[in-house]
Amino acid sequence: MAEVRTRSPGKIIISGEHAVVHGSTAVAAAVDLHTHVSIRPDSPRLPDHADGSVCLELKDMNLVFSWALSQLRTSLGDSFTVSSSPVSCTDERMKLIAALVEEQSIPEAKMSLASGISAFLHLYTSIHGYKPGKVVVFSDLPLGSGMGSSASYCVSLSAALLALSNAIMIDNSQGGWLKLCNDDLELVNKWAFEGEKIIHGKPSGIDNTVSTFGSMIQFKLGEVTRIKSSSPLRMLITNTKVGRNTKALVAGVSERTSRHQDAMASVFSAVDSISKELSAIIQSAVPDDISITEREEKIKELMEMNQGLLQCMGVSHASIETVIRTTLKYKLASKLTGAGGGGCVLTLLPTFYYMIVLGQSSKSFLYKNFDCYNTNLHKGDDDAKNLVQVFEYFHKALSSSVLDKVIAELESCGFQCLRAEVGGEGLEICFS
Ligand SMILES: Nc1ncnc2c1ncn2[C@@H]1O[C@H](COP(=O)(O)OP(=O)(O)O)[C@@H](O)[C@H]1O
Ligand SMILES: C[C@@](O)(CCOP(=O)(O)O)CC(=O)O
Ligand SMILES: [Mg+2]
Repeated sequence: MAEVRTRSPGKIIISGEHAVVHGSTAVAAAVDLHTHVSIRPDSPRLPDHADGSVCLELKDMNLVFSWALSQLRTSLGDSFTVSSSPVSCTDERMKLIAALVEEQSIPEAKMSLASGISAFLHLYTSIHGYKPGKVVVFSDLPLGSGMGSSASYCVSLSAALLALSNAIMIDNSQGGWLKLCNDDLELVNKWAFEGEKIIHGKPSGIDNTVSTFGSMIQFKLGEVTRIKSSSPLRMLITNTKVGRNTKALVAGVSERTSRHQDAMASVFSAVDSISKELSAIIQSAVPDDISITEREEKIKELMEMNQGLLQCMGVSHASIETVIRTTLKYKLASKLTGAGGGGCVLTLLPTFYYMIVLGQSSKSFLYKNFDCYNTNLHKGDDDAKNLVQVFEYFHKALSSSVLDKVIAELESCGFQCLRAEVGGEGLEICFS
């Protein structure tokens, strides 16, 4: 095979980040923004790398790193593992890898990439051994923003390396983007978790799991339940562009936990209840429009409660609070997603926005909503004229588009709004 290509999605955590590291339930979903990896088995023979080399190109950053195979073998030792049994990077090996990364003189402003490059070296040499290869990585995801770029990077890398080493076999007769069987996905997921450990320190495993398997999941201590939303969940994602590091934030929550064990145990237990309730509501049947509104009101409230508890954990940030205040002016609820400390914020977009935009008017639906949104129209007025008035009220409100206004206001603060489809495919692979 000339080249293996992989792509795997980022994610949003709808509830339970951080607490999930401490054993609480969390709910997460894949988003249609991916990390792409391509691997070619050969790399150019550079003059000082006579026996071949391993080359890593980070396309978005315009950076290329390479290591002579002889140097890798000398530094890391001759033996490497069988790729079908994932291994953790020991402290001793981590030090050796860190020295190999240090030699590459990463620009000061991009030092946060060091952990990702270390994860690469661990995965490459453990899965593929000391064979030459050229790896190219690029991503649709903002890095270090809470959307799981680290996990999708590890998933795409692990899958491409396992395929190159024939540790996973895929029927390529169909061509195009292919899915893996469940056993192979499990293997990829375990390797990706080993990479994620190097980047996050103490990951829960939720990010690599949702990136590998896609869809929407409920996750607790490695136990995964796939969940299906009974009606579409729409979220606006706002990137505050405030940089932060997941490893440091996760460590900060652990330190707070050791200082206030009982209080934090209660916080984690409350998050567990919120995630379980959220998961049940997301899956519950919605027989009519009113039920959709009620369901969204509950989701909204649970997201607000989760945000309050994330504040208790010390992972909110002034920029996150600004997004929350701004969206609240439009009666929209927001919470941070991922590790917090900046990064991305989720805002639930109620279905009625879309119904109005689509021009669908259901009497009961409108009555329910004008009550929620405080118009001066009355619930008892059910003649056609009033109904048209109600509909026009919303139409006017939305034709100047509430959503556009929220986005404009958020962007005027220097934030960037992303719209992403939630709950899609996981890892895919392609051969050429
Ligand atoms: N496309 C990529 N190229 C290189 N490194 C990456 C890439 N994606 C993620 N990483 C690594 O993951 C780190 C970001 O992970 P993290 O702090 O967990 O944030 P998040 O997972 O929310 O994006 C980066 O600093 C880098 O080390
Ligand atoms: C904070 C945490 O719950 C999610 C981190 O996500 P991200 O790396 O910020 O995208 C950590 C974890 O679950 O491993
Ligand atoms: Mg991460």
